[in-house]
Amino acid sequence: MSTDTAPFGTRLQAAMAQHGPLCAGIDPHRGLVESWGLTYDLAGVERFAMTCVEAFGGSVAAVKPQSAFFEVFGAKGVALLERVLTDLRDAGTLTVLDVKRGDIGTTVDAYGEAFLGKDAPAAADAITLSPYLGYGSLRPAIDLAHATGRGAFVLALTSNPEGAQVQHARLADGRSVAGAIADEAGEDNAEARGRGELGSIGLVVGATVGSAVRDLGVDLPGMAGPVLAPGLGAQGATADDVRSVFAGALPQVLASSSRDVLRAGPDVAALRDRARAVATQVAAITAS
Ligand SMILES: O=c1ccn([C@@H]2O[C@H](COP(=O)(O)O)[C@@H](O)[C@H]2O)c(=O)[nH]1
Repeated sequence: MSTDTAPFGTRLQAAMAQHGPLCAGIDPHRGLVESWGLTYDLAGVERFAMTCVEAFGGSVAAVKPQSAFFEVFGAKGVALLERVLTDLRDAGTLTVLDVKRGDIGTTVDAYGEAFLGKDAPAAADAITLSPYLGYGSLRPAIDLAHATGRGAFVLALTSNPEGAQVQHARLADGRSVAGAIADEAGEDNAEARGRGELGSIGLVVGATVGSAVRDLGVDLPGMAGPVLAPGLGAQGATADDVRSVFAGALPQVLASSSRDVLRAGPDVAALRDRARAVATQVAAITAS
Protein backbone atom coordinates (compact mmCIF):
# COMPACT_ATOMS: atom_id res chain seq x y z
CA MET A 1 0.00 0.00 0.00
CA SER A 2 1.33 3.43 -0.84
CA THR A 3 1.92 6.03 1.83
CA ASP A 4 -0.56 8.88 1.81
CA THR A 5 0.96 12.22 0.95
CA ALA A 6 -0.91 14.78 3.11
CA PRO A 7 -0.77 14.31 6.91
CA PHE A 8 -3.83 12.76 8.57
CA GLY A 9 -4.76 16.00 10.39
CA THR A 10 -4.83 17.93 7.12
CA ARG A 11 -6.91 15.25 5.39
CA LEU A 12 -9.32 15.08 8.34
CA GLN A 13 -9.76 18.85 8.38
CA ALA A 14 -10.72 18.76 4.69
CA ALA A 15 -13.11 15.82 5.20
CA MET A 16 -14.81 17.57 8.15
CA ALA A 17 -15.25 20.71 6.07
CA GLN A 18 -16.77 18.68 3.22
CA HIS A 19 -19.05 16.30 5.14
CA GLY A 20 -19.46 17.76 8.62
CA PRO A 21 -17.59 16.70 11.77
CA LEU A 22 -19.04 13.21 12.25
CA CYS A 23 -17.20 9.93 12.66
CA ALA A 24 -19.79 7.18 12.18
CA GLY A 25 -19.10 4.02 14.17
CA ILE A 26 -19.37 0.46 12.95
CA ASP A 27 -20.22 -1.49 16.13
CA PRO A 28 -21.83 -4.79 15.18
CA HIS A 29 -22.76 -5.96 18.65
CA ARG A 30 -25.30 -8.70 19.13
CA GLY A 31 -28.30 -6.51 19.99
CA LEU A 32 -27.88 -4.23 17.00
CA VAL A 33 -27.17 -7.04 14.53
CA GLU A 34 -30.31 -8.89 15.63
CA SER A 35 -32.38 -5.69 15.56
CA TRP A 36 -31.51 -5.52 11.84
CA GLY A 37 -33.10 -8.98 11.41
CA LEU A 38 -29.70 -10.63 10.98
CA THR A 39 -28.30 -13.66 12.76
CA TYR A 40 -25.48 -12.91 15.19
CA ASP A 41 -22.76 -14.91 13.46
CA LEU A 42 -19.96 -14.11 11.02
CA ALA A 43 -22.35 -13.96 8.04
CA GLY A 44 -24.72 -11.60 9.88
CA VAL A 45 -21.88 -9.36 11.03
CA GLU A 46 -20.45 -9.31 7.50
CA ARG A 47 -23.81 -8.18 6.12
CA PHE A 48 -24.08 -5.53 8.87
CA ALA A 49 -20.58 -4.19 8.30
CA MET A 50 -20.81 -4.11 4.50
CA THR A 51 -24.17 -2.30 4.73
CA CYS A 52 -22.43 0.33 6.87
CA VAL A 53 -19.61 0.61 4.33
CA GLU A 54 -22.15 1.19 1.55
CA ALA A 55 -24.08 3.76 3.60
CA PHE A 56 -21.14 5.71 5.05
CA GLY A 57 -18.51 5.43 2.30
CA GLY A 58 -18.23 8.80 0.58
CA SER A 59 -20.90 10.31 2.87
CA VAL A 60 -19.24 11.16 6.19
CA ALA A 61 -15.89 12.60 7.26
CA ALA A 62 -14.68 9.39 8.90
CA VAL A 63 -15.79 5.92 9.94
CA LYS A 64 -14.73 4.19 13.16
CA PRO A 65 -14.96 0.40 13.17
CA GLN A 66 -14.75 -1.03 16.69
CA SER A 67 -12.14 -3.79 16.45
CA ALA A 68 -13.54 -5.85 19.35
CA PHE A 69 -16.74 -6.66 17.46
CA PHE A 70 -14.66 -8.19 14.66
CA GLU A 71 -11.97 -9.84 16.82
CA VAL A 72 -14.70 -11.79 18.63
CA PHE A 73 -15.03 -13.92 15.45
CA GLY A 74 -11.33 -14.80 15.38
CA ALA A 75 -9.22 -14.78 12.22
CA LYS A 76 -12.27 -14.57 9.92
CA GLY A 77 -13.57 -11.57 11.85
CA VAL A 78 -10.20 -9.83 11.55
CA ALA A 79 -10.18 -10.58 7.79
CA LEU A 80 -13.61 -8.95 7.58
CA LEU A 81 -12.29 -5.92 9.48
CA GLU A 82 -9.40 -5.63 7.00
CA ARG A 83 -11.94 -5.72 4.13
CA VAL A 84 -14.03 -3.00 5.79
CA LEU A 85 -10.94 -0.78 6.10
CA THR A 86 -9.91 -1.42 2.49
CA ASP A 87 -13.38 -0.79 1.07
CA LEU A 88 -13.75 2.47 3.00
CA ARG A 89 -10.36 3.62 1.77
CA ASP A 90 -11.41 2.75 -1.79
CA ALA A 91 -14.54 4.86 -1.24
CA GLY A 92 -12.30 7.78 -0.25
CA THR A 93 -13.45 7.81 3.38
CA LEU A 94 -11.07 8.18 6.32
CA THR A 95 -10.94 5.35 8.84
CA VAL A 96 -10.32 5.54 12.58
CA LEU A 97 -9.79 2.04 13.90
CA ASP A 98 -10.88 1.87 17.54
CA VAL A 99 -8.36 -0.61 19.00
CA LYS A 100 -7.17 1.30 22.11
CA ARG A 101 -3.69 -0.19 21.99
CA GLY A 102 -0.96 0.63 24.51
CA ASP A 103 2.05 -1.29 25.88
CA ILE A 104 5.79 -1.01 26.36
CA GLY A 105 7.62 0.62 23.46
CA THR A 106 8.77 -2.51 21.60
CA THR A 107 5.23 -3.87 21.55
CA VAL A 108 3.74 -0.51 20.59
CA ASP A 109 6.20 -0.56 17.70
CA ALA A 110 4.56 -3.77 16.44
CA TYR A 111 1.04 -2.35 16.98
CA GLY A 112 2.10 0.65 14.93
CA GLU A 113 3.32 -1.55 12.07
CA ALA A 114 0.08 -3.56 12.21
CA PHE A 115 -2.21 -0.58 11.68
CA LEU A 116 -0.17 2.49 10.65
CA GLY A 117 2.82 1.03 8.80
CA LYS A 118 3.43 1.48 5.08
CA ASP A 119 2.50 -2.16 4.46
CA ALA A 120 0.12 -2.59 7.40
CA PRO A 121 -2.24 -5.55 6.92
CA ALA A 122 -5.07 -3.72 8.72
CA ALA A 123 -4.16 -0.20 7.59
CA ALA A 124 -6.27 2.60 9.04
CA ASP A 125 -5.90 6.35 8.64
CA ALA A 126 -5.77 6.59 12.43
CA ILE A 127 -6.09 4.37 15.49
CA THR A 128 -6.99 4.92 19.12
CA LEU A 129 -4.11 4.55 21.59
CA SER A 130 -4.12 4.15 25.37
CA PRO A 131 -1.43 6.21 27.18
CA TYR A 132 -1.80 4.48 30.54
CA LEU A 133 1.63 2.84 30.31
CA GLY A 134 2.91 6.41 29.93
CA TYR A 135 2.52 8.72 26.94
CA GLY A 136 6.18 8.16 26.06
CA SER A 137 5.57 4.43 25.54
CA LEU A 138 3.43 5.36 22.51
CA ARG A 139 6.42 7.03 20.81
CA PRO A 140 7.04 4.32 18.15
CA ALA A 141 3.41 4.42 16.94
CA ILE A 142 3.23 8.22 17.01
CA ASP A 143 6.49 8.58 15.07
CA LEU A 144 5.34 5.98 12.56
CA ALA A 145 1.99 7.77 12.12
CA HIS A 146 3.86 10.97 11.32
CA ALA A 147 6.14 9.12 8.87
CA THR A 148 3.27 7.48 6.96
CA GLY A 149 0.83 10.39 6.98
CA ARG A 150 -1.45 8.67 9.45
CA GLY A 151 -2.73 9.64 12.88
CA ALA A 152 -3.73 8.60 16.37
CA PHE A 153 -6.31 9.54 18.98
CA VAL A 154 -4.90 9.19 22.48
CA LEU A 155 -7.37 8.48 25.32
CA ALA A 156 -7.48 11.56 27.56
CA LEU A 157 -10.96 11.85 29.12
CA THR A 158 -12.99 8.85 28.07
CA SER A 159 -16.78 8.92 27.99
CA ASN A 160 -17.26 6.29 30.72
CA PRO A 161 -17.55 7.40 34.36
CA GLU A 162 -14.88 4.90 35.52
CA GLY A 163 -12.20 6.75 33.53
CA ALA A 164 -12.11 9.58 36.08
CA GLN A 165 -10.30 7.37 38.61
CA VAL A 166 -7.16 7.47 36.48
CA GLN A 167 -7.66 10.44 34.19
CA HIS A 168 -8.54 13.02 36.88
CA ALA A 169 -5.58 12.12 39.11
CA ARG A 170 -2.90 14.77 39.73
CA LEU A 171 0.79 14.45 38.94
CA ALA A 172 3.56 15.62 41.25
CA ASP A 173 3.78 18.88 39.26
CA GLY A 174 0.08 19.59 39.90
CA ARG A 175 -1.14 18.91 36.39
CA SER A 176 -3.95 16.41 35.90
CA VAL A 177 -3.16 13.17 34.06
CA ALA A 178 -5.53 14.21 31.25
CA GLY A 179 -3.98 17.68 31.11
CA ALA A 180 -0.46 16.23 30.85
CA ILE A 181 -1.55 13.91 28.01
CA ALA A 182 -2.99 16.89 26.15
CA ASP A 183 0.28 18.80 26.66
CA GLU A 184 2.32 15.91 25.24
CA ALA A 185 0.02 15.57 22.23
CA GLY A 186 0.43 19.31 21.72
CA GLU A 187 4.21 18.85 21.48
CA ASP A 188 3.65 16.18 18.83
CA ASN A 189 1.48 18.61 16.87
CA ALA A 190 3.93 21.53 17.07
CA GLU A 191 4.90 21.40 13.38
CA ALA A 192 1.30 21.29 12.14
CA ARG A 193 0.39 24.10 14.55
CA GLY A 194 3.24 26.14 13.08
CA ARG A 195 1.73 25.64 9.61
CA GLY A 196 -1.71 26.64 10.92
CA GLU A 197 -3.04 23.13 10.28
CA LEU A 198 -4.78 20.56 12.44
CA GLY A 199 -2.24 18.13 13.91
CA SER A 200 -2.37 14.38 13.32
CA ILE A 201 -2.23 13.37 16.98
CA GLY A 202 -5.64 13.87 18.53
CA LEU A 203 -7.30 13.07 21.82
CA VAL A 204 -10.39 11.13 22.84
CA VAL A 205 -12.54 13.31 25.08
CA GLY A 206 -16.10 12.20 25.74
CA ALA A 207 -18.97 14.64 25.28
CA THR A 208 -20.18 13.22 28.62
CA VAL A 209 -17.34 14.60 30.77
CA GLY A 210 -19.13 17.74 32.01
CA SER A 211 -16.76 20.43 33.26
CA ALA A 212 -13.70 18.13 33.40
CA VAL A 213 -11.88 19.77 30.47
CA ARG A 214 -11.94 23.12 32.28
CA ASP A 215 -11.54 21.80 35.82
CA LEU A 216 -8.52 19.65 34.93
CA GLY A 217 -6.75 22.23 32.75
CA VAL A 218 -6.94 20.16 29.57
CA ASP A 219 -5.72 22.65 26.97
CA LEU A 220 -7.50 21.51 23.82
CA PRO A 221 -6.70 24.59 21.67
CA GLY A 222 -3.03 24.27 22.68
CA MET A 223 -3.11 20.56 21.81
CA ALA A 224 -3.87 21.65 18.23
CA GLY A 225 -5.10 18.24 17.10
CA PRO A 226 -8.54 16.76 16.48
CA VAL A 227 -10.77 15.72 19.39
CA LEU A 228 -12.66 12.48 18.89
CA ALA A 229 -15.78 12.95 21.00
CA PRO A 230 -17.89 9.88 21.77
CA GLY A 231 -20.97 10.02 23.94
CA LEU A 232 -23.50 11.92 21.85
CA GLY A 233 -26.87 10.14 21.73
CA ALA A 234 -26.69 6.63 23.17
CA GLN A 235 -24.50 7.65 26.15
CA GLY A 236 -26.70 10.62 26.96
CA ALA A 237 -24.67 13.64 25.84
CA THR A 238 -26.68 16.38 24.13
CA ALA A 239 -25.93 19.23 21.74
CA ASP A 240 -25.69 21.57 24.75
CA ASP A 241 -23.13 19.25 26.34
CA VAL A 242 -20.97 19.40 23.18
CA ARG A 243 -21.15 23.22 23.26
CA SER A 244 -20.16 23.49 26.89
CA VAL A 245 -17.63 20.63 27.16
CA PHE A 246 -15.66 21.80 24.10
CA ALA A 247 -16.13 25.59 24.38
CA GLY A 248 -13.08 27.26 22.86
CA ALA A 249 -12.14 24.13 20.88
CA LEU A 250 -15.29 23.44 18.86
CA PRO A 251 -13.60 23.52 15.42
CA GLN A 252 -11.36 20.63 16.57
CA VAL A 253 -14.27 18.35 17.49
CA LEU A 254 -15.00 15.20 15.49
CA ALA A 255 -18.12 13.77 17.13
CA SER A 256 -18.26 10.00 17.18
CA SER A 257 -21.61 8.25 17.08
CA SER A 258 -22.26 4.54 16.75
CA ARG A 259 -25.56 3.23 18.16
CA ASP A 260 -27.57 6.40 17.59
CA VAL A 261 -26.81 6.23 13.86
CA LEU A 262 -26.78 2.43 13.48
CA ARG A 263 -30.31 2.09 14.88
CA ALA A 264 -31.52 3.63 11.59
CA GLY A 265 -30.45 0.48 9.69
CA PRO A 266 -30.65 -1.92 7.95
CA ASP A 267 -31.91 0.19 5.04
CA VAL A 268 -28.84 1.73 3.37
CA ALA A 269 -30.55 5.01 2.47
CA ALA A 270 -32.04 5.41 5.97
CA LEU A 271 -28.66 4.74 7.54
CA ARG A 272 -26.93 7.24 5.26
CA ASP A 273 -29.66 9.84 5.88
CA ARG A 274 -29.34 9.43 9.64
CA ALA A 275 -25.56 9.83 9.50
CA ARG A 276 -25.88 12.93 7.33
CA ALA A 277 -28.53 14.41 9.65
CA VAL A 278 -26.29 13.89 12.71
CA ALA A 279 -23.32 15.37 10.82
CA THR A 280 -25.40 18.45 9.95
CA GLN A 281 -26.54 18.77 13.57
CA VAL A 282 -22.96 18.54 14.87
CA ALA A 283 -21.72 21.00 12.23
CA ALA A 284 -24.28 23.53 13.45
CA ILE A 285 -23.08 23.04 17.04
CA THR A 286 -19.36 23.29 16.32
CA ALA A 287 -19.82 26.35 14.10
CA SER A 288 -21.75 28.21 16.83
O1 LIG B 1 -14.25 7.14 25.51
C1 LIG B 1 -14.70 6.34 24.69
C2 LIG B 1 -13.94 5.84 23.65
C3 LIG B 1 -14.51 5.00 22.74
N1 LIG B 1 -15.81 4.66 22.82
C4 LIG B 1 -16.35 3.74 21.77
O2 LIG B 1 -17.45 4.35 21.10
C5 LIG B 1 -18.42 3.34 20.79
C6 LIG B 1 -19.73 3.61 21.51
O3 LIG B 1 -20.36 4.70 20.89
P1 LIG B 1 -21.94 4.98 21.01
O4 LIG B 1 -22.18 6.15 20.10
O5 LIG B 1 -22.20 5.31 22.44
O6 LIG B 1 -22.64 3.75 20.58
C7 LIG B 1 -17.82 2.00 21.24
O7 LIG B 1 -17.12 1.45 20.14
C8 LIG B 1 -16.86 2.42 22.32
O8 LIG B 1 -15.81 1.50 22.48
C9 LIG B 1 -16.57 5.17 23.82
O9 LIG B 1 -17.79 4.87 23.94
N2 LIG B 1 -16.00 6.00 24.73
